[in-house]
Amino acid sequence: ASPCNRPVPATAGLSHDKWEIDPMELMLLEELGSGQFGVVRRGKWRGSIDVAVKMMKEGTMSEDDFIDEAKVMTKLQHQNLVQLYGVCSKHRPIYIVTEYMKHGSLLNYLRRHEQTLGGNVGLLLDMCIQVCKGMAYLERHNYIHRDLAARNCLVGSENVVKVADFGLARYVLDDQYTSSGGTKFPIKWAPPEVLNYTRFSSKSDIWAYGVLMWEVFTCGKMPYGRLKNTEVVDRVQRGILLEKPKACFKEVYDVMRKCWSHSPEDRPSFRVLKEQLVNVSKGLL
Ligand SMILES: CN1CCN(C(=O)c2ccc(Nc3nc(-c4cccc(NC(=O)c5ccc(C(C)(C)C)cc5)c4)cn4ccnc34)cc2)CC1
Repeated sequence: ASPCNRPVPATAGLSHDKWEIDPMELMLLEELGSGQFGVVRRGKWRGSIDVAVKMMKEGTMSEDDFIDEAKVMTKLQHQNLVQLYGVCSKHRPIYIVTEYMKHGSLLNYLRRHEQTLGGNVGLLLDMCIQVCKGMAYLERHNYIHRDLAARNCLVGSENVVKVADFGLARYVLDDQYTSSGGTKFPIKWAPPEVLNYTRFSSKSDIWAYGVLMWEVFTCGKMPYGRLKNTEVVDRVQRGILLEKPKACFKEVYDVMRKCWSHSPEDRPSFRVLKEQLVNVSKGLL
């Protein structure tokens, strides 16, 4: 209580909103990499919490809209989602502070460990199931990812896999990335209704998840190899699908193909998908 024994107001010390992180409490360490959106560094928050700090290059995102959304994002909490701890929005560039995942992106992890992972179908399937659990949580909260791919999932200790950057795509300003005709648009992870009408939904996340499963079972190959975006669009419109990866059981490939049903209604939900994949996984062991 304060000196004169008046009760301390509940908001004492929370001068910022709770999703606002005080940069004085952050210690920035080595660089983890850089995307088109700026540099990402490892850090320590309040002296002991390992964090990743995305320092968003100015002009790359609509910051005020994102800062508004950050309140919602900090409430999305699941063991297979990279936790957003908060933002530093009182300075530029803004910082996006999340939990730290020490093995980096799932895509790089698959490519780096192909020798040991390649033969371990049980582990590959387990990674897919973890991503599916995180996505089922987002689906339950009517939250669409919009850029689900192995590059946007991260790996922690004991082969923990978590979905990152969910919903962030909405705030990117670069229309080479946001419009389906742009050079940076993730064409190879997009279903027909997104290619034609940019109609995102949890069912378009399901299509992307099928491609992510293909990435996992090929240990990080590029979908459709070196085909140009126009050739991929043509194949997807004509219903030509990605081929079965060698390391993949037929039951698992059948699940991928369901995710690539032409009409969104024919694709499973993440909730249903999780049950199916867990059953396949039990069948394999
Ligand atoms: C033994 N190996 C040595 C090499 N290695 C690493 O250097 C390494 C280790 C840990 C890493 N961890 C993280 N790395 C990142 C990271 C690093 C570089 C770039 C990015 N990605 C981005 O900045 C980014 C991604 C997507 C998007 C849109 C909007 C398009 C969806 C926007 C921005 C993330 C974020 N993290 C969030 C939690 N943990 C991490 C990243 C790399 C991995 C381990």
